[in-house]
Amino acid sequence: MPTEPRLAGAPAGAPDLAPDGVMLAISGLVKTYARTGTRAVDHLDLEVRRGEIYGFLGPNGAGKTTTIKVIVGILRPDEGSVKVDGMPAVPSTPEVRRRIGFVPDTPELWPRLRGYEYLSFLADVYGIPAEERVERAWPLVEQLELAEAIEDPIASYSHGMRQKLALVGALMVRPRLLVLDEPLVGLDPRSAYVMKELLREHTHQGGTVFFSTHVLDVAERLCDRVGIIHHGRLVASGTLEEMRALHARGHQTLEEIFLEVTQAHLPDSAR
Ligand SMILES: Nc1ncnc2c1ncn2[C@@H]1O[C@H](COP(=O)(O)OP(=O)(O)OP(=O)(O)O)[C@@H](O)[C@H]1O
Repeated sequence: MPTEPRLAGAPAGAPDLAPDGVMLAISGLVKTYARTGTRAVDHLDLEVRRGEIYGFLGPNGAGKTTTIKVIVGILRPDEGSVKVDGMPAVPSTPEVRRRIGFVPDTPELWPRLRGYEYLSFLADVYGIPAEERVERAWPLVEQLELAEAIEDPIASYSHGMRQKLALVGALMVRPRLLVLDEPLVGLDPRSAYVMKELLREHTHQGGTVFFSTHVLDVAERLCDRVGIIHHGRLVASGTLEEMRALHARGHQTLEEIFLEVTQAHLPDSAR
């Protein structure tokens, strides 16, 4: 029997810092790229509760990746606050980063490392005990059909294989908050199915999932709640039922609501 909690994104026995059940809280977030003057995120407010799968939707250039990069500590915002598990995530500290697992849209894994070497390196960084590493990683490697390639250099991996290896790494550390940027792009249908199952399983184990996607029917089927970002602002958020009640005028699908909400926020001249 395992003696430690299933989620080890914080030291064993560490209390939850967010007793209100909010795992991710973003408030008044602003990010402008100085070089171009583009305001990518414009006073964004958003909350994700523990145990939820939250889908972060929006058209191209809406600000999804920028928001995600702030959450995981890659970018510093100009204004606003981000809390993960009740802990300030800006500036990013090792303590908060331990709670977050991240799968970027194009994982830049070290190409000269072999798949298992990458996982070993991550296990070293996160202090996963040697005797637990195989037990944690191997079932994920098998489910995502990476077993045959695990001894090959990452340079030989396809985009989808890199994404899957990044997911194994992120899940292996058992983060409290798993953040994924467009996780389904480039995956074959079977891998996409397994990935969705793993995300669901992660929430059953007490974790929380926040992911961006363009695939609206996946968001519709998988997410407990979704938020739609447009021009850097959250223009709609809630369960599908709530979105239907608030935004739909006879619309039924998330796609129709998405089009309605984002169209409503286009400048008049562009409609
Ligand atoms: N490094 C950067 N320098 C300048 N502008 C940027 C940079 N990265 C993104 N932007 C701009 O910021 C805005 C938001 O981009 P972001 O990548 O966050 O959107 P997104 O919703 O993830 O888009 P997509 O769905 O196309 O990936 C866009 O106008 C984009 O052109």
